[in-house]
Amino acid sequence: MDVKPDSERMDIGDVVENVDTAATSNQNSQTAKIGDSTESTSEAGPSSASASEEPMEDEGDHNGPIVMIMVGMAASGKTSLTQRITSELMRKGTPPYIINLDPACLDPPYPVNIDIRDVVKYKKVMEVYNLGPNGAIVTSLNLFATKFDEVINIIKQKRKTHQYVLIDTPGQIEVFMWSASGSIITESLAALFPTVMIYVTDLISNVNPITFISNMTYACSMLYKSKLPLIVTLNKCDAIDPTFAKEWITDFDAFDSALQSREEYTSNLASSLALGLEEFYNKIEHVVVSAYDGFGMDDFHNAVQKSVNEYETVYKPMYQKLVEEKKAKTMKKQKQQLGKLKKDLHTSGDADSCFVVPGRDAGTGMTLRLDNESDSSTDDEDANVKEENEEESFSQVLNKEATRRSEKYTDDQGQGASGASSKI
Ligand SMILES: Nc1nc2c(ncn2[C@@H]2O[C@H](COP(=O)(O)OP(=O)(O)OP(=O)(O)O)[C@@H](O)[C@H]2O)c(=O)[nH]1
Repeated sequence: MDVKPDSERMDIGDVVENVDTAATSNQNSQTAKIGDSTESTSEAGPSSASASEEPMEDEGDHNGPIVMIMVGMAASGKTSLTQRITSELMRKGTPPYIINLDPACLDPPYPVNIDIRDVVKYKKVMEVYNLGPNGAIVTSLNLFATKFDEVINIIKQKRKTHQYVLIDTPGQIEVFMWSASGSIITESLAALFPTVMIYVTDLISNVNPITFISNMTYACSMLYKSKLPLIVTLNKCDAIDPTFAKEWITDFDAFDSALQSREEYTSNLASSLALGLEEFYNKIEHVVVSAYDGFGMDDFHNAVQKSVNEYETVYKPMYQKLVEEKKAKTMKKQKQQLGKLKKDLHTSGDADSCFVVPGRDAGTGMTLRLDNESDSSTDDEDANVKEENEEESFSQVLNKEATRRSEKYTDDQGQGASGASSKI
């Protein structure tokens, strides 16, 4: 990303739409420089965002909703599959809660509950930072990630009413998967909810073995990067017989003979890659579907359920351990800082003489005066009320936009969409 010198940086409020009104009480975050927000996200660890601190207080409470994150190369069919899953779930009477994370998309063909476009002005990001389309998507996601703790809180409130959350991501897969904000978003979700990565890939382009092995390489790297269960979803089976792909995933020899018959320059490399990676990708869950006509959706839902079970038994304990480790690290750092501060106080003067009750060690054993106690509890209450108001107004803004979209969606779809609810 193009990082500007301080003087050229702009206020977050200039590009973050609605947050001015949504989070009126959080003046600091609105006026933070873009550098500040990207700095916090570029730390890349879950501990770098407030959203990621959240799970620590919520340990043990890992009930739904099930979160599906749709990722895949451009035009693989993420949006069409999201639409298909939505209509299937609505038919079953369990409409999903939908989040759009693509700031550059045109109107999605499904009712969106939370839309990044309601929060970040993508075109303004391009203009102000002089960025190209991909750079602006990364920056928009970074800006949105700074608000993701509020999204997490909203999802928590939906536990009783929604069994599923669908998240559509930008077509430029690397922008989401390999960006700091992508990590923050997936890790924040995975720490709290059963989360599954849906890797959508297009069967038509996979006919080329080189493209196939590129996709498998990508799927393996995402599995290890996200540390989440992943389903390779071979889409567009209405347009092409999927037998070849099913064979190639499970049988290296079948893939290798298809590769050798093409005599391409990169065949040797692809063959070595496949030999090395086969034992990884042939164990990944895979299903054949058509977003177009709904083929394979039962298999898809079974695979999701299997992945959720896997999350509960394998990934959840791992995430809890990660959260614990991060918590321990933070506490150790705080202890070190406190120790340093105490040392500084002692070397730079007689710290003890500054206390109301002399003889106390600086930084330890301090007793707060009773009149201060009542002040501080009032401050805490004020802060709580302020926080609640902030959350409420953020929700109100998202609600307003969701209602507007819902009306538009209903107008576009007529009676067919009458069951759609895009309220946050
Ligand atoms: N035949 C067929 N075409 C499909 C299917 N799913 C998607 N398409 C087509 O593939 C193209 C891309 O679909 P999208 O759903 O927009 O793909 P996407 O991955 O969301 O695209 P980006 O967000 O731009 O990366 C569109 O022309 C769709 O109509 C399918 O199951 N069968």
